[in-house]
Amino acid sequence: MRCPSESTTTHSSPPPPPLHTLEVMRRVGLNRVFALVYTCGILALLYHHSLAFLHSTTVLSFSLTLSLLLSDVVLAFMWFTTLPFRMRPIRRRVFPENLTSVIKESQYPALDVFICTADPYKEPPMRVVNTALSVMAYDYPPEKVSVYVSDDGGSELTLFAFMEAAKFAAHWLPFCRMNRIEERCPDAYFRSNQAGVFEAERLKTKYEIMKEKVESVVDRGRVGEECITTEQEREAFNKWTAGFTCQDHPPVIQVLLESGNDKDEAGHEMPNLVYLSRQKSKTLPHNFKAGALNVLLRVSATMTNAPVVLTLDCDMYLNDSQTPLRVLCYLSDPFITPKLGYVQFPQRFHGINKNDIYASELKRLFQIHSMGMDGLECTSYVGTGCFFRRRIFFGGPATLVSPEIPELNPDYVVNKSIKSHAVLALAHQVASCNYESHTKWGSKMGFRYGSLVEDYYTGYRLQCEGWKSVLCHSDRAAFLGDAPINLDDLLNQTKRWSIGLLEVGFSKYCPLTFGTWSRGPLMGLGYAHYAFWSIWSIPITTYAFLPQLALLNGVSMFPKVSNPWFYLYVFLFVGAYGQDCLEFVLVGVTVQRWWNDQRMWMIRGVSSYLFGFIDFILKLFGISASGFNVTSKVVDDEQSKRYNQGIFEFGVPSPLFVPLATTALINLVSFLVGLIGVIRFRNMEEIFVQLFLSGFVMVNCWPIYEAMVLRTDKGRMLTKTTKISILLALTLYLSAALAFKI
Ligand SMILES: O=c1ccn([C@@H]2O[C@H](COP(=O)(O)OP(=O)(O)O[C@H]3O[C@H](CO)[C@@H](O)[C@H](O)[C@H]3O)[C@@H](O)[C@H]2O)c(=O)[nH]1
Ligand SMILES: [Mn+2]
Repeated sequence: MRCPSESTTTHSSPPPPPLHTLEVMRRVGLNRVFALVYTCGILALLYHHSLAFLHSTTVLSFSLTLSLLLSDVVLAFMWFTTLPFRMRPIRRRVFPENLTSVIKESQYPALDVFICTADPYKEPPMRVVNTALSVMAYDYPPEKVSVYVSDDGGSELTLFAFMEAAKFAAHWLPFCRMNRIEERCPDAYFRSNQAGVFEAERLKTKYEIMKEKVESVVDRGRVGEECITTEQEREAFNKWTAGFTCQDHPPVIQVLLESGNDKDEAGHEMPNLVYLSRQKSKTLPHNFKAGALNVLLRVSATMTNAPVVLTLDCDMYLNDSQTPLRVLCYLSDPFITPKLGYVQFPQRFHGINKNDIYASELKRLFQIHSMGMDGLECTSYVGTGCFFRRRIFFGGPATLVSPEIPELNPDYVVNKSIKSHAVLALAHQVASCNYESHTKWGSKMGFRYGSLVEDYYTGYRLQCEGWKSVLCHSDRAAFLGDAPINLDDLLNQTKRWSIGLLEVGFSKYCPLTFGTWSRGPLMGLGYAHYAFWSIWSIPITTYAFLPQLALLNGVSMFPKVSNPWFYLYVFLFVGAYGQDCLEFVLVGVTVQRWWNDQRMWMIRGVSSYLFGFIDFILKLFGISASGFNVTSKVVDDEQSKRYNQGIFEFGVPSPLFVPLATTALINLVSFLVGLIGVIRFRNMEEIFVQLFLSGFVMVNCWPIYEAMVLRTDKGRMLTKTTKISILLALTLYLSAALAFKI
C-alpha cells in the first residue's frame, strides 16, 4: 500500500501514468542546519538572561530582566513550533489528464457541496448565489453534483435569490459547457472580457435582470407579492410567519432543482440544488458554523449521501473548473492510503491591493506553513475549499462510529427522490435544533464543537484519530474569496481566530500533549503553533513599550554595541527576519508584500492577539461571551477606493486602534528623546538597541501617523481615538517614570 507522500512514479512496472507526484523542497537540508544553529543562539540568549536575572540587585533590574526573559521564552517557543513547517516542506502536482486510465466518468463518485451563509446584509445573497452557480457549473457529471446552501440568517431574501439562481442556472450551465468558459462564476465572468463568445450578451442581460431583481428585494428587506410567480414559491415563503426570527424559527428545506427532473435549456440534467435553514431556538446553542455544517452533513445524507463532501464559505467561488478532477487524482488512486481523509486547497483571494497592505493573503498560514504540514501528511483544514471523504466524520479509519439512525451511515444508499415525502420528513427531523442532544455530533461525529475556529479544530481532531490529508496547490487558484478590506474587520477576524485557537490550546485536546501523543511531536508542535498563536502578543507588546519607556527614563536594557552579546542579538534578529523574508520570496511574494506582512504581524500583536488573549481569559471566568461575528463582505465604494490606493482604513471607533496609536506615540517620543540624547551626550553605544527598536517600530507605524495627523479623508483616525491614545500614552509614561524611580 502506498502512502500519499510517495511518488506514484515509483510504482511497479510498467508504470501507469502518474496521477500525482510530490517533490521535497530543496531547502530542507539548509533549514535543518539553520535550525540547529539558531537553537544554539536561542539557548545562549536564555543563558544570558538567566545570568542577568540571578545577578540582578534592584527591583527594577529584576523586573526588567524578568520581562525580557518571559518575552524571549515566548519568542523561542513560537520559533520552536515553526520547526515542523521547515523540516519537510513539499510541493505536489496532479495530472487529471491521466485519470482516464484508472476511472471512467460514469464511476466518478457523487459530490455534495456545502455552502454556508449567515447574514443577508453582511453576505449579500448575490455573492452566495454566484458561489453556488460557479460550483454547479463544474466539469463534472451534473447528475452527480448536489449543492446544499445553509442559511444561518434564516432569510427569505436568500431563499428568493436562490429561486432566481435556479432559473438562471438552466441558461448558465449549458452556456459554460458549450463555450468552454473557464470562469464559471457569472459575476467574475461578466466583469471580464467576453469578446467573441457566442450568446454572451444574451446571458449577460439575463444575469443583470436577475441581479436587479434580487438586489431590489434585498434593499426592500422583504419578498413582495409581485416577486412570487408560482404556488410552490408562495408555499415556501409562507413559512416566514410573524414569529419567525433568525434566532428562533422552524427548519426550512426547499428543493430548488432536482437532478433527473429538472433539465437545462439544452435538455441536459442539472445538479440538485437545496436551500436549507436549520431550526433555531434561543434557548439552545447552535454552535455557529460547525453546527450548520453538521446539519448539512445530516440533511445531505438523507437526500443524496455522496461519498465526497466539499465545504465552501459563501464568498469562495470556483475559479478552476477542473478542481474536482484534481481531487479525484488522489481519491480515486487505487494505491493511495485508505487513511487519506481530505484534500485541502489553499485559501486564495481576489481584489487584494498591489502590496497587500493588510497581509490578507496570509501566505504564511495558507501556503508556507501548509506546505510544511503537508510534508508530514497533516495539513490543516482551513474551513473552505476542502474535499472530505464522508466517512471521515464517523470515527477513525479503523473504528466506525455509527450514527443514531441508519440513514445517516456514510455507506447508506438513498434510492428515493429528494422531493419525496419520506425523504423530506427525515430531512426536517435531522435539521431540528434538539436533534443533537444526547448524540455524538460535535464530539465524536461530524464537525467538532468547542472552538470558534471549527475548521482548525475539526481538522486537528481528525488528524488525531489517524486520518491523513493532502494540500492540493495549483497555479490557477481553485477558489477565490473575499478578504476583508477594512482594518477593523480584519483585526476583529484575527481576534475571533485567536480566541478560538486558545480554546483548543487550553482544552484537554491541547496539541502539545494530546496531539503529540496521538500523532507524534512534529504534528503536535505544528498545531500548537496556531493554538498559541495569540501569545505572540506577549513579546510584541513588551518590545513595543518596555525598551522605549526605559529609554525615556534613561535606563539602558540591552548590551552595548561593543559587548559580544550584542552580536547575538543581531544574529537572532537578522536570522529570524531573513529566513522569514526568504521563505516569502521563494513562494513568489515580493519583498514589499513581505514587509507589509511583518508590519501586520506587529499590528495584530498589540491589537487582535492581545485583545483575543484577554477576551479568552475573561471568557474563562465567564465575564465575556464572544460569538462568531461574521466578517462583512459588503464593499463600500469610498473604502474600496482608498484600499486600492493602498491607504489604511481607521475611520471607525474601534478599541482595537487604541493600542496601535499608543504604540505609535510612545515610539515616536522615545526615538526623538533618544536621538537628542545621542546628539547631546554621545552615548549611542548603550542605547543603540533601544533606539533601533523605537526607530524600527516607528517606520512600521508610518500609516498610523498619517492617519492621526496628515489625512483628512473619512478613513483617518477618529480624533476621539487619538485623544484616548494620548491619554493612555501619558499614563504609561508617568507610571513608568514612577516605576523606574523605585
Ligand atoms: O454562525 C455562523 C457563522 C458563520 N457561518 C459561515 O461561516 C463562513 C465563514 O465566516 P466568515 O465571517 O467569512 O469568517 P472568516 O474568518 O473569514 O472565515 C475563516 O475562519 C472561519 C473560522 O473562524 C472558518 O469557518 C472559515 O471557513 C474561514 O474561511 C461564512 O460563509 C459564514 O456564512 C455560518 O454558517 N454560521
Ligand atoms: Mn471569510
